[in-house]
Amino acid sequence: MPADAPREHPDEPAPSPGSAAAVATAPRPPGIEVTGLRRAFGTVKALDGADLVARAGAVTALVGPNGSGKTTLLLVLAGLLVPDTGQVRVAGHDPVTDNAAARARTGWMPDAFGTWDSLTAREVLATFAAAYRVDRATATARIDELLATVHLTEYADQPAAVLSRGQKQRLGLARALVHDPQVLLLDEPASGLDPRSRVDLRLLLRRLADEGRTVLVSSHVLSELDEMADDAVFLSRGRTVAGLSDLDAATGRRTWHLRALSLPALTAWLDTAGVAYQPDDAARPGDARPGADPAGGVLVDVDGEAGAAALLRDAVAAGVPVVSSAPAAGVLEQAYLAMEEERR
Ligand SMILES: Nc1ncnc2c1ncn2[C@@H]1O[C@H](COP(=O)(O)OP(=O)(O)OP(=O)(O)O)[C@@H](O)[C@H]1O
Repeated sequence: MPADAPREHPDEPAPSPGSAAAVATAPRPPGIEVTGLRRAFGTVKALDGADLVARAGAVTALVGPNGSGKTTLLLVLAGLLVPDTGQVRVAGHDPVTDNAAARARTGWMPDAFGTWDSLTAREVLATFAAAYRVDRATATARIDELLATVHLTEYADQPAAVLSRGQKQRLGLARALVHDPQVLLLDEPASGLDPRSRVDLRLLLRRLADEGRTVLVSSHVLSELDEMADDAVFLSRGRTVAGLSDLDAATGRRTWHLRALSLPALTAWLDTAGVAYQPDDAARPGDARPGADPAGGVLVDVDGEAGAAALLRDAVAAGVPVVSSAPAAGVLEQAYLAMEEERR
């Protein structure tokens, strides 16, 4: 949050910065608010009445099939594309009418990050810092810090041409953060990243959100979004078709995978208990340990975690040798597939 953010009660003494009281009383900065956004390219309605709210202090996933309008929406939020109609507020500013103020508070990481190949990684970041009018001393310190954060310190003075795709992607992330933005917009940020860098990205986005920033991230890799997102917005054909808030607490009906040492014992009990199930053909574990069941487990629909806990308790009480019970897929993936199913 900027140091000059207004307090709700200016007459109260200001708590010392960084204290628990400061954190508790600090007003939440505005995040992103979009209402009725439309943008056409010729006859193609890329956005056709999209709505979205992304809270400050949270990571929001932007999910949708190819061509559903995610990039178009992010470009509008980044102040790089003018919508036909609709209301947009990014960190409290309209990127159309108040473009400079909105962009000063917004970090943008496109899905494909072009660099000037003859500039070094450090020079690329310095150029963007200067464009955002970050003073030189601040920029120098921040660039060093960001290069370390994205593990590019050893490439700091190498021309960007030598960077691999994943390294360029990480430089793109550093670039998006160079002016210490309040809002971060990331289009497919994990593409091209190796597993370690994906974990680092997830941890970094969590830290940025915990600092009070608004993080909006699009990706096709739903399992990855599941691990990092607090909320989700689903787009289809340029429209918002669903929103999920607080994914960790999502309690809807979900499919769980159950596995026992003896599959016949498990299915016999499920039959007796009147619980519908189907074989989990996708999960044949090939587990060669003695007593392990090479045929995998079953899939059962349960009502949230409470339903899964009750099912496990009853199975164990009935003497079924259950060895694992876990969601068959993440919340986002299941919500997405259910949504697609409905739209068929
Ligand atoms: N500059 C453009 N000119 C013409 N059509 C465009 C342009 N940009 C986007 N579109 C069209 O708008 C629609 C939405 O595209 P957009 O790139 O926003 O989707 P997306 O959800 O980001 O897709 P993907 O997941 O494949 O990246 C698509 O039908 C696309 O062809």
